[in-house]
Amino acid sequence: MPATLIDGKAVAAAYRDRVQTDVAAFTQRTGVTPHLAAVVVGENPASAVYVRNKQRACEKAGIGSSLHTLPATASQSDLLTCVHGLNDDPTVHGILVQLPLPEQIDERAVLDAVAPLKDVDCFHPENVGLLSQARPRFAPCTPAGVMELLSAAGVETSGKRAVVLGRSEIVGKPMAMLLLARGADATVTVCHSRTADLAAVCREADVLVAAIGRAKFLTADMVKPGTAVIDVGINRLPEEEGGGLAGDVDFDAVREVAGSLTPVPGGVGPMTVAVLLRNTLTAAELQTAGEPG
Ligand SMILES: Nc1nc(=O)c2c([nH]1)NC[C@@H]1CN(c3ccc(C(=O)N[C@@H](CCC(=O)O)C(=O)O)cc3)C=[N+]21
Repeated sequence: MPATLIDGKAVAAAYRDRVQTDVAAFTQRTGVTPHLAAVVVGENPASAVYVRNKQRACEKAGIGSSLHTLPATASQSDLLTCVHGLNDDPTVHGILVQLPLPEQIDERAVLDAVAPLKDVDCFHPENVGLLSQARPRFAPCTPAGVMELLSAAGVETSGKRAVVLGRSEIVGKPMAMLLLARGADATVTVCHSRTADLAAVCREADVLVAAIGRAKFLTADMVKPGTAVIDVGINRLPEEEGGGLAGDVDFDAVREVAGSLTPVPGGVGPMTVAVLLRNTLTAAELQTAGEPG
């Protein structure tokens, strides 16, 4: 029996509805409209698409948004000046610096400059530290989205073997933290391109999260029958392969062995945006004086 597909669009829509309700109550109570500022350097067409999706989602949820664009030739200090300005602007609650940044920019230095209370991506070391100590301030958007998809699909993680394929700061590492946390209670293995006998490690998984950034990397022989497979990859295929998007999972083949599977598009991507909205509301709550709740 082929895998059950997990409908990320539907799960994200329901999640965004809850955020919208909570935003309305917050604004009613405080008179404050949560606001997300997106900073984009240069003209990467993929970045433009994501940022537009995020802005549209903000608008629907009752969240204000602004776009701050810098030329591809912007210097480190130009970008830091922009970030500092947003840090100091009390009408801005969340700041997202779209990655990747051009090579003349020190990405880590820029992410470190974002005020921790405005760090809706959860990339600042203070927020990463809080997450690793199981007292998160913000949810890491993509990994938290994955947890929502698992829960919506009724996938049990407690006591199960979870394998995270990929060790990035953005997805792999925080994903492992969430799966390991009390409540999720998985036994977590993080593996990567240098892992010896990678296929055998992946075959141990009851829950397998592919976030390695290579199109169709996870093949059917790497998946134990019945496993829940979450595909975080968003790879643009070359024109000779028809263009379009491919995940990190060889979808057609893995579908025949997995128990459940997320598609690309329509899987993790929409959830990433939905969690970003939740984090923007959380940021506004943290920065607004008065009675909590
Ligand atoms: N500071 C920062 N934070 C990010 O969260 C961040 C980033 N930089 N840089 C780029 C990646 C990528 N990313 C996506 C978000 C939503 C979709 C999304 O909504 N995808 C839809 C549509 C895809 C399409 O058709 O192009 C889907 O998968 O169904 C995709 C990708 C956030 N990122």
